[in-house]
Amino acid sequence: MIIAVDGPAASGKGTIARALARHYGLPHLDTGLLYRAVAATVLREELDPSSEADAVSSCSFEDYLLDDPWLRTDDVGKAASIVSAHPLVRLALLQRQKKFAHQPGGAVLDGRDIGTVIAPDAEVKLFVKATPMIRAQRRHLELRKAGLHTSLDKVLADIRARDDRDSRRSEAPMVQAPDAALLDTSFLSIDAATQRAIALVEAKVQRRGAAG
Ligand SMILES: Nc1ncnc2c1ncn2[C@@H]1O[C@H](COP(=O)(O)OP(=O)(O)O)[C@@H](O)[C@H]1O
Ligand SMILES: Nc1ccn([C@@H]2O[C@H](COP(=O)(O)OP(=O)(O)O)[C@@H](O)[C@H]2O)c(=O)n1
Repeated sequence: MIIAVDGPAASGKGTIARALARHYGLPHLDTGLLYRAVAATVLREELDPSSEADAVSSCSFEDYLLDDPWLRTDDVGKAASIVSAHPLVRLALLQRQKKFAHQPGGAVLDGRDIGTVIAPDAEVKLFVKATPMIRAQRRHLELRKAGLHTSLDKVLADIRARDDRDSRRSEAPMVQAPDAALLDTSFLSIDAATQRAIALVEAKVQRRGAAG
């Protein structure tokens, strides 16, 4: 079973995707980390994220970079949303994601275009959302816990700018797939959001079973 979990920054899609992977015993891929790794390489080499050539030359990073905590910072997230708008960057990362999604036994992937581009054939698609302010509060807290101090206003502005860029780009924009179930986590605890996600998966599996 392929489970596609899409949604904007700090909506809780990664938390839900990891919980679903645990629950169903499936491997999980956080696809945002791939774009963050490209962005981190661009920044480290002092290249320009808005140059497609610079970004493409940064797509063959070493896998150990994916574990670098620096990738989780807002600066890298912002650069990730700039490099991810380049069609050739998306193309360079496409096969890796498709291969992960279509491995025997299935997988859970989270990102922006999993249900629309990477695995349009996914058995289950969730689109996770929450209000911009709630997402900013969550990300602000997460950054503080990691020892990164920044203002809530800046985090909110960054989230809004990223939403805008991610949903307006021409290549694989962030959009809810027509067959995705919407999960608004604004007023749900992590536990409640996870339970709701499992219930949505179960409902989808039962509907598919009934349809034969
Ligand atoms: N329903 C929730 N209620 C409160 N905090 C949450 C909830 N879901 C996720 N979080 C927290 O918000 C932050 C961002 O969640 P994450 O799953 O990484 O979001 P995303 O993958 O969409 O960027 C994390 O610190 C996470 O623990
Ligand atoms: N499948 C994906 C995943 C991420 N991205 C881009 O990568 C950036 C960082 O993604 P992320 O999922 O790590 O960001 P958060 O939602 O965790 O803040 C996003 O803002 C998108 O621009 C994408 O274009 N497609």
